[in-house]
Amino acid sequence: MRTPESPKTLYDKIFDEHVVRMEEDGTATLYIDRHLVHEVTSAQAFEGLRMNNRPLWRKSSIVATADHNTPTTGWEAGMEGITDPISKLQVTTLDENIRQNGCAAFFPFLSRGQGVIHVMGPEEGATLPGMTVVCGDSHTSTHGACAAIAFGIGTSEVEHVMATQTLLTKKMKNMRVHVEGKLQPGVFAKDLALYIIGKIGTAGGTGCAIEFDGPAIRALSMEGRMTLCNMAIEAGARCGLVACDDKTIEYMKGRPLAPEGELLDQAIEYWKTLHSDEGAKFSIEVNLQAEDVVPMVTWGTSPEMVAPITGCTPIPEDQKDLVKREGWERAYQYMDLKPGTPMTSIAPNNVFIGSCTNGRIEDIRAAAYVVRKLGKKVAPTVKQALVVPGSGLVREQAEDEGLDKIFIEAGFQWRRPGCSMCLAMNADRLEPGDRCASTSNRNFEGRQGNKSRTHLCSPAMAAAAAIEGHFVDVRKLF
Ligand SMILES: CC(C)[C@H](C(=O)O)[C@@H](O)C(=O)O
Ligand code: SF4
Repeated sequence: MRTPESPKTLYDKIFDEHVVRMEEDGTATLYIDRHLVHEVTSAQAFEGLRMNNRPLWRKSSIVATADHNTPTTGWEAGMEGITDPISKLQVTTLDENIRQNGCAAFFPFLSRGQGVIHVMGPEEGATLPGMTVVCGDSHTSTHGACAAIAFGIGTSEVEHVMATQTLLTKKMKNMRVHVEGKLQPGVFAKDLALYIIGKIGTAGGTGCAIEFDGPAIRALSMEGRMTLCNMAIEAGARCGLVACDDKTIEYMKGRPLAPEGELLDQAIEYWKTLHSDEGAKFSIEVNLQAEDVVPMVTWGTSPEMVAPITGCTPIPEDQKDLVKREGWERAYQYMDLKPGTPMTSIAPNNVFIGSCTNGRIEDIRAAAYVVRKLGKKVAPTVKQALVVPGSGLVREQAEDEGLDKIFIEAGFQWRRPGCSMCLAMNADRLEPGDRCASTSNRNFEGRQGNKSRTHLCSPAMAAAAAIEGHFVDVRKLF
């Protein structure tokens, strides 16, 4: 006789639907619906298939683009515009591998739809609610905003998925971050993400899938939810999730890879079940109030080294955990900052608006709004201020809205899509000693270039820092 099923979390629901086989020790053979591929972590996997004479198990699961190594200027020069030979090899190798093996959709370097894989994926409807989504990239967590299980995998796992369409994995623990209330004007999903990491630490979500819920999450746009899930990985989790609601369903409709007609109706019936059941058990629960969140900026070399714009950098002596205190001291040295410094007095000489965290249309709009509102040019102390749309389609949309002009007139550089200055893997990088207001997600030593210093923040905050030459409380602008 069937016993009634106990309430399930969203993560458990999707996971259980995809188990092909479960071992006694809890190792699952998990079916993978969508495999996102970029040029950095796929070459070896394709090579492995070739050596073993194995075809792709299901080429229609693959959606690919080149993003990390592609330049954001000089596209007129074509492939020759990639000056670094290793970068160029990675990009041309991806082209060749996709040509030989096939896929559902490919957005190569120089094509209209190219973009950072985690911006382009949802935009194309490659990620749909209820899917299992993997990519050889840690920020695959982003796609959990679409009520999907999405996580990053290593290169050998990339090959395993290509060859078998499955992955050997164990279930993660369930964690819930519940946010009551409403974010104040001028406070964004990025601030909430940094606030959460500030609270729980970069190891707070270790071994977990974090579901974000509550009124403040429901109120976020799909873009905002993606920003939040993107940074779940910086909180130690492997994936972030948000339940499906009307916004999710509306977002999916009409996307190139989304179902249509009767299939869409059937899909929507299923998508509506993609939420945690009443009474579902979570191993860890965190409860927060959205009104407590103010604009946040990191001061150190880890996303948890973060402070509210209304505050100062912390005093190491107040840190009781000696390992953490040592980390702070080292960070102060690297960042060339002193304890007790008001956050508003930190003066970046570079600004980067973009990445898979904050390179979506809403982010570009928020930054443009700030630039227009302040009505001034980029501060003379700022060497360069880059605006890098997350995808070709975001760039087109922004241009249709005239946002590129606002930036260009104010002295920003309006670039082509790509990972750009998020990491020092292409031509966009900082010089030693540079200090950057960056809308990306990682701020460890050297992330944006040798001896570079990164301050993570929202697009509105980065835009304001570009104009004023230092961080400001952007709430007064909204
Ligand atoms: C290059 C890639 C493997 C890497 C990742 O996995 O996240 C990159 O995207 C990053 O953000 O550091
Ligand atoms: S934008 Fe940055 S974080 Fe995102 S995939 Fe590219 S390098 Fe990684």
